[in-house]
Amino acid sequence: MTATTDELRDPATGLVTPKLSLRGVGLGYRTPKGRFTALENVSLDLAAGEFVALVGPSGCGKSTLLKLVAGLLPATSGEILLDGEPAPEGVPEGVGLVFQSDALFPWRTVADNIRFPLALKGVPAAQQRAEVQRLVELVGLKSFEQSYPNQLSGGMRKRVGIARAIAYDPDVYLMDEPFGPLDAQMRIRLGGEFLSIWETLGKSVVFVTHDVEEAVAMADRVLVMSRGPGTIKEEFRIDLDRPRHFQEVRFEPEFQRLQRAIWRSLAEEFDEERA
Ligand SMILES: Nc1ncnc2c1ncn2[C@@H]1O[C@H](COP(=O)(O)OP(=O)(O)OP(=O)(O)O)[C@@H](O)[C@H]1O
Repeated sequence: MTATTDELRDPATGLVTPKLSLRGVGLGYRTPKGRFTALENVSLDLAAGEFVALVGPSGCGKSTLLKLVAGLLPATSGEILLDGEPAPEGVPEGVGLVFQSDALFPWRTVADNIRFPLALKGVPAAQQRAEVQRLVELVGLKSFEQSYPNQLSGGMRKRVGIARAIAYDPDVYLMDEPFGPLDAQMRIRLGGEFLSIWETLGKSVVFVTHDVEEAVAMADRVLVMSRGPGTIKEEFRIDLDRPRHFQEVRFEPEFQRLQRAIWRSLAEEFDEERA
């Protein structure tokens, strides 16, 4: 899965095949009480290089949706296409996951954690060293290369996780609350850093968050999911200029208008939950 936008364009029609498509996807979990429908009829297209944020009430199936795309769960209905082709069984090539938990190897140094996907891909040793050096600098961890995860702050561990994901170099980043347990200031800082890095990468992202402000600041589109069984109920296009300044963009009137509209859409779900 490495096709570029030009390769995905149909020369006859000029239409571009989405990088990722979900068509009427559903997922039922087997539970002791029977089947529990977590997702129902989810359809979405993600263009090459597009950043989509998913927001929705707790338990609406956001993580489940990422797990389906990552090949960790098979869909019960519908289909998932990558570059227009049915996704293979299992974890597809070119899809990278960044979870809320750091998922770092505690027995490996920062450098060795970042090196891991490079070694897995068979990158020659000298190139691995150079790439690790570049990534360590990119995420602001120079001089911490030889530290172990338990010697780092939560924010630093997130940076290692992001550097490791970039080392893997996926076409589609699936990010599940990647800045979840951090305090508000650190979220803004890391969000800003990731946004600047992403703007140079040109890769697609599906970003799950509870933070509407974070979603609007980063995404090209914000998709609001309904409470379970989850489906996509509303889409908001975020036409704010790029490159965006994560901190400053929040004060623009258009940003605040979008944030309010998304909150209203979400509030309907919470109200129904209470009814
Ligand atoms: N392995 C499982 N077996 C049965 N039910 C599950 C399983 N995993 C998740 N669920 C249920 O599926 C629904 C969706 O879960 P999921 O974790 O995808 O939601 P979410 O939107 O990511 O939630 P949150 O925002 O709280 O992280 C929830 O009701 C959850 O209880």
